[in-house]
Amino acid sequence: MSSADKNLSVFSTDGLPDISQATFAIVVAEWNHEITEKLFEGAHATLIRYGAKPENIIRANVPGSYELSFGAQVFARKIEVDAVIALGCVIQGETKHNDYINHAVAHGLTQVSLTYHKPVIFGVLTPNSQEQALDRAGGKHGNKGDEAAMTAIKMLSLV
Ligand SMILES: Nc1c(NC[C@H](O)[C@H](O)[C@H](O)CO)[nH]c(=O)[nH]c1=O
Ligand SMILES: CC(=O)[C@@H](O)COP(=O)(O)O
Repeated sequence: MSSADKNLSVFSTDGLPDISQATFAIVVAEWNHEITEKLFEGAHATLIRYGAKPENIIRANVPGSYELSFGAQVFARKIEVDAVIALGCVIQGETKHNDYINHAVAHGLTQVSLTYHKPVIFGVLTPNSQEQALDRAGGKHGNKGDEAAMTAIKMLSLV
């Protein structure tokens, strides 16, 4: 099922854990900031809506999505951080550069999550165009940031 067949901001909220004492780190790529800011707004709003405290949400920026893995590790190694959300948008260009970034960040975030035994959420859009990105950052297909935040919340019920 693709995002075009579902809305990224529509999900079950049954049985969510209490996150009133949880600390979330959100690492945001500055590349395509007009998109990634929308992802951050969606993620932050979702965490607050479902019980996180503003003071328990930490934000850090990195230059691009390729740096999200390192940014995630900076926070995942902190005992006080319960989950990390990585937000980025890698738009396909003329070359294969986007493929290398996407594979690197997907692998890197997984490594950080498994190494530090902590949820590290892949909130990275990999669209073919600016339009597809906007559609998934608060547009007709919802907001990937909402989905990433809800994924982090749900994963805390496993930890
Ligand atoms: N083209 C995009 C990039 N490129 C930059 C890389 O992420 C990285 O910062 C650079 O290669 C130096 O290591 N980043 C995005 O997040 N989105 C893009 O569309
Ligand atoms: C994903 C990217 O780095 C991209 O913006 C680079 O574009 P290009 O492949 O045309 O150099």
